[in-house]
Amino acid sequence: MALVSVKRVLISESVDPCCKTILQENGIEVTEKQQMTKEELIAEIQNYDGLVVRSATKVTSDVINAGSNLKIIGRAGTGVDNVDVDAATKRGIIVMNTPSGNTISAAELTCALLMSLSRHIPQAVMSMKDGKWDRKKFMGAELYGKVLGIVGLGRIGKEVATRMQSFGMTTIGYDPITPPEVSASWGVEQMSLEELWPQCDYITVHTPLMPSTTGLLNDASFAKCKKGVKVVNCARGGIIDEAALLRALESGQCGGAGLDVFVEEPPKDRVLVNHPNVISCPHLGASTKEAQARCGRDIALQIVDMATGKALVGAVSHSLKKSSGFLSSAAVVGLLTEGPQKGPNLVNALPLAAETGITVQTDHKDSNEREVCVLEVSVNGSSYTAVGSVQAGVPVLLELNGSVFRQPVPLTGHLLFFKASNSTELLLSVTGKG
Ligand SMILES: O=C(O)[C@H](O)COP(=O)(O)O
Repeated sequence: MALVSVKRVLISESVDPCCKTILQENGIEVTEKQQMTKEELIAEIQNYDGLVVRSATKVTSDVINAGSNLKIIGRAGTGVDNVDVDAATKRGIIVMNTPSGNTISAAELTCALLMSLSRHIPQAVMSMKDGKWDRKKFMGAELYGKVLGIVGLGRIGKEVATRMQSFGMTTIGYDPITPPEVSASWGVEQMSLEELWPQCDYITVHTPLMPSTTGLLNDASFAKCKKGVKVVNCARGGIIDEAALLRALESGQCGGAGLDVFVEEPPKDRVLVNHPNVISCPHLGASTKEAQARCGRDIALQIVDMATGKALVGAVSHSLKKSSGFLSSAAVVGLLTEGPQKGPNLVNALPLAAETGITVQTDHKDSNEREVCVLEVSVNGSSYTAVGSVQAGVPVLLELNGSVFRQPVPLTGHLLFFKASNSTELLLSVTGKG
């Protein structure tokens, strides 16, 4: 069964052609329009069920609210900070991304900037093109034996670490989620930021941009660093405070910066870009043929899988994330479908449930070497518990409110449950296929 019907998709940025091909092969009509103004997008968006973007299209609440038919926003890439995910979630629109497609490309660009910073390669290239042969000015330093601090030890941070270790760098890091023993297994010792700052010769950031990471490197943290520390940002503009970076560059506290991203893109204020110790790129982290092919293919396949009810992969919509999959949301959709709430679906189910006082808890357990799922729903002060599993590809019910079925009950067709007053056993009647 289709989760949502997707018939027309707008691709508003330069996404690999395989995205369009895959969508079309699956019966979806595709329109490609690049560099639309916000007004043009608002005027057009009502004609589409789906929108595919990269980072340049700002999918604000105005755009989302104008998309009266919009059901899915697909981000061919990782960062969804250009999409108002809360506004989309409230309107029941699924937001999904392709989080792994550009990992290697972003990591490789980070390494290239680290190497360029250590040997002043871009500056030397410019000087050569200027007709010069300046062998003194571009004296560098080896990466070998230096300390690289990696803030954010997710997919990209890990790939940067293992590559730079091959240059003989010591890699230390910080991440609030990745367990220290996990990062230790790929050679990164974790520590607090307070301990990390003073040890680093180079710092690279690989976090999303959110309140806790905005201005992570600021005047106070630069002051705790070694004099001449070099920094790289291939993640999001603003993680390194741009004004603080400029001050640190001017005082010599920061010896150089490699920037692929900016708070404003393209940056109108070119003071950082023009600084002699800054090397910069126009947000090229994911701009490789390979990364674009992966992201284009992944987002198209994810949209098709969602539209055909096969799978929901890469959803970042807030309610889906919190529900650890479909289960809580699906249960609430079932409960609310007959109620007064308008259009409950997998995306808006949990906010709607919260409004009506329904609470849902899920748990996964291994029982008799079989994975089971426990669902507890509380409505108007009464609690209901169901334990289910999937056997040979068929979802089955094992227990209801503490009573165990003699046989697993396949969850197909219409089922009527009743309980004899003097029995603890649940009885089941199958009343035809639904
Ligand atoms: O978040 C991302 O995936 C990267 O920053 C790349 O963005 P882009 O798809 O706009 O190049």
